[in-house]
Amino acid sequence: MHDVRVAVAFHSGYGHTARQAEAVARGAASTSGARSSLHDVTTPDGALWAALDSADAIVFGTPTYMGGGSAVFQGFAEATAPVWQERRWQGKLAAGFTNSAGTNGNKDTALSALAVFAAQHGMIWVPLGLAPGGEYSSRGSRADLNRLAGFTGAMAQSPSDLGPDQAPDGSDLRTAEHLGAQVAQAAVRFEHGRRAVAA
Ligand SMILES: Cc1cc2nc3c(=O)[nH]c(=O)nc-3n(C[C@H](O)[C@H](O)[C@H](O)COP(=O)(O)O)c2cc1C
Repeated sequence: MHDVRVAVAFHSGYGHTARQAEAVARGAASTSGARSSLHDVTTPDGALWAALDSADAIVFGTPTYMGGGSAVFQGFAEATAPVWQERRWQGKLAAGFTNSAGTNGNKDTALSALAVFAAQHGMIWVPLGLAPGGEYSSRGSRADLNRLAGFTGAMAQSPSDLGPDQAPDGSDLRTAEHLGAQVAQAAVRFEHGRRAVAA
């Protein structure tokens, strides 16, 4: 069986969400039978569409700006209208991640928009799949996986005065790696199932 392909399609205005995207790609590539690729969606071109069309799973990522996805990511989303029309991503797996300055910052709204975007394309959404960490329990810590207690996708927080060399922090990047691995494992299982059904 060929390696499944997990494409990470993201925008990052100042580099923080790009670090989260790299962590997602790392997590996907660490999965046996999977490889990953990173795609900045700022300027959609033929190479981007070819890469996303050939992927088994696409993980979408955007910073949270003004309580939603960034305008650049939304521009990319709108540029997928021909893909939507032709149902080219129908049945692929999808997942999402976002990063913002606030601990909450309305990240959930951005993640929900990514899930709706994937649903419009007929994609199958893979959630983060981690129990909540951090302050969810009095014994939790900042270093926990999923310290921001998201379920729809991976969340990260970058203090507004720290550069991308310092934020997001290690636990959020490990959470992003987990999302990449979770999607890659699901894609491997899907590919095995597809082959079994076709045989
Ligand atoms: C235009 C704009 C809007 C923002 N809106 C929010 C917001 O709604 N919630 C929040 O917590 N942070 C917000 N931020 C902070 C960013 O989410 C944060 O700086 C993030 O790390 C930027 O990621 P990036 O470096 O990948 O662009 C905003 C920043 C900008 C530039």
